[in-house]
Amino acid sequence: MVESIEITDSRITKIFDSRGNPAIEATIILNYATGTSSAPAGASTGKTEVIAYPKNNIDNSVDFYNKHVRNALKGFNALNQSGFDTLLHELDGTDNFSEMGGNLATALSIANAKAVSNYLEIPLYRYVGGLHPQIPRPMGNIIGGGKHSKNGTTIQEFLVSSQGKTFYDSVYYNILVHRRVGEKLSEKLKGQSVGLGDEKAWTADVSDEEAIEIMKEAAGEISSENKVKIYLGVDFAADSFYNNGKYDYKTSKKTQDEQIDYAVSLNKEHGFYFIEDPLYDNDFEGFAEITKKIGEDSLIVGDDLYTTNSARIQKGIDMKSTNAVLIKVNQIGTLSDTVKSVKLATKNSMDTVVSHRSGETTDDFIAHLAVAFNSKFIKTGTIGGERLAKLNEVIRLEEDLI
Ligand SMILES: O=C(O)[C@@H](CO)OP(=O)(O)O
Ligand SMILES: [Mg+2]
Repeated sequence: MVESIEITDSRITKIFDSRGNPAIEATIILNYATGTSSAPAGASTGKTEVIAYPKNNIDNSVDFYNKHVRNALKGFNALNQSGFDTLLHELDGTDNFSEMGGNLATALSIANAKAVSNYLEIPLYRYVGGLHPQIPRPMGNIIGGGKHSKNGTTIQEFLVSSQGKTFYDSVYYNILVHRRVGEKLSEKLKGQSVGLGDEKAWTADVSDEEAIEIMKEAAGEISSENKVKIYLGVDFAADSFYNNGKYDYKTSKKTQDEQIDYAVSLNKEHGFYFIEDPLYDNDFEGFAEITKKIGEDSLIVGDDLYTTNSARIQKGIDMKSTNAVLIKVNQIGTLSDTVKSVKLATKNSMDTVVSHRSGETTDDFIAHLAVAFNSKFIKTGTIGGERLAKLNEVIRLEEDLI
């Protein structure tokens, strides 16, 4: 049994993410093994997330690393992941990583786990998650707007999840829906351009209702042509259009009651199964009302509501706010904090959905996280290299597990 693996050194590099913004990549160096990871970036960030970069400037994280982190990590036992993550908290000294930057912490924390899994030659999902890995279902973004594009829908994401026989099949059918929706949008908007948003979902000048109809129609066609069940989903990211107590759609405003009715109708009238962030990010009671009404036959998912923060998830458990939690490592800053949140949710019979961010790198760690902790879905787009990096990794893991 190996008891200690000393960190000999580490390094960080500024790279670029899928939006062309600078991102942090960290490498942990052991004797004869290394681990490298890079952190993504949100656009519709939750107010209770840790701070991505001090004063919104990546160079402050680079300076902090050079002054305070690099030497402190030398000689540390990489096998002690929770000690490593505690050390990151101590070096930062705040409760939201505002000195170090949560993205530096995230990249270092995951890089350390990758280095150890490489050293021990244990698959990453087994090293972080134990004995009962399971393949999730892909939840793919088909039409988008909100903060992920300039002229799209008010609702941030219209999603599908195909239930193929294998993960590969499910990804393939999601891609077919994406393709069919692209054709339908071009037909409908003859002469106008149809583009792709940050997550490579289609974005066009259509209303939310038109987007619902087009996606439903396309998913229905692909479903019957291929005899495959396709679930529909939506991420309102409602906090990003909540102003002065109302939900501000382009042509109308909705009160809390009307917004709740709208979310419920997506399930009751249109058969949507997956409903994320239907209300602003502190309305624990409103979420509970929706969960009470449709939680039996749909997944009500908290993202900005919880920000992968175990104290907020506990509040949601106490108030029966949702039956599912979205998980993003860089909302909370370390692997140990993420695992704590996942375990809390799972212990309380909440499903977990591991998610990408709108600004991504090609890091594929979330594939391992989703498999390790039996997440119901992995939400990471439909097409685009940085999205497929994760989906293709799950395809490989599925082959390993068969
Ligand atoms: O709201 C979300 O779920 C995410 C990912 O789709 O968006 P962002 O990374 O911009 O927070
Ligand atoms: Mg979200």
